[in-house]
Amino acid sequence: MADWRSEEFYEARRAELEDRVGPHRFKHSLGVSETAASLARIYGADETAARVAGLLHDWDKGYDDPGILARADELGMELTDELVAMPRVLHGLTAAEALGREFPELPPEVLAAIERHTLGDVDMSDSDMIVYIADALEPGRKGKTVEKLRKQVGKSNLRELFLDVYAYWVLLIMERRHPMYSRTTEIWNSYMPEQEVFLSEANPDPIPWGRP
Ligand SMILES: Nc1ncnc2c1ncn2[C@@H]1O[C@H](COP(=O)(O)OP(=O)(O)O)[C@@H](O)[C@H]1O
Repeated sequence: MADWRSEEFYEARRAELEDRVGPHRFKHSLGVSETAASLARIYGADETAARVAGLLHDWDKGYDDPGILARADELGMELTDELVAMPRVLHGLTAAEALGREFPELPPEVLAAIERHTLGDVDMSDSDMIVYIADALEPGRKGKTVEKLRKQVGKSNLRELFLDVYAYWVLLIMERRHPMYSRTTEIWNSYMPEQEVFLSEANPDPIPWGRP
């Protein structure tokens, strides 16, 4: 089995990726790989795991909607009806499954970061957050918010930066009038500290927003 940390492994997967996705997506993947490695250096995480997961995160992005559903089916993945109706969010899930089978030397840390790069999850590890952030902030991504978020790298802690990027994506989905994955609220709430506003003592007025 090839050492997944070796340059040889990276170069071989890089060449395969170039055949799997278009030139734009390939460049994006290299950008995510470099950005993830740099974030890992800054935040003291595993740089090689971040670099490899960044390279491979869009491994299955070359499939169209029917193609990605067929891919999930071939892999024997059971999808909820909700996910079947959202084929654009599936490529990370199928990639993690397929890569884990094809390259059993890849550690769970790398596969989880690939799996979670689109929808996020509760209890994201440092590597998961790093790849999620790198996907949004790699040099090919443009826009005022992206520039603002880039300036926070190294200033905000990793969790705050992740939440800023997550919030940015959620807003974009709403602005674009795309459907929202139903677990998004659960995932967001799992990172929220207990909020004072919900914990304050009982309001003497049982209808706190005022009577008509
Ligand atoms: N919580 C969510 N609910 C629904 N769609 C989402 C959610 N998060 C991300 N998406 C969508 O999933 C698609 C793929 O995301 P991703 O792989 O991160 O993007 P990209 O293809 O730009 O790298 C995008 O269209 C994005 O808007």
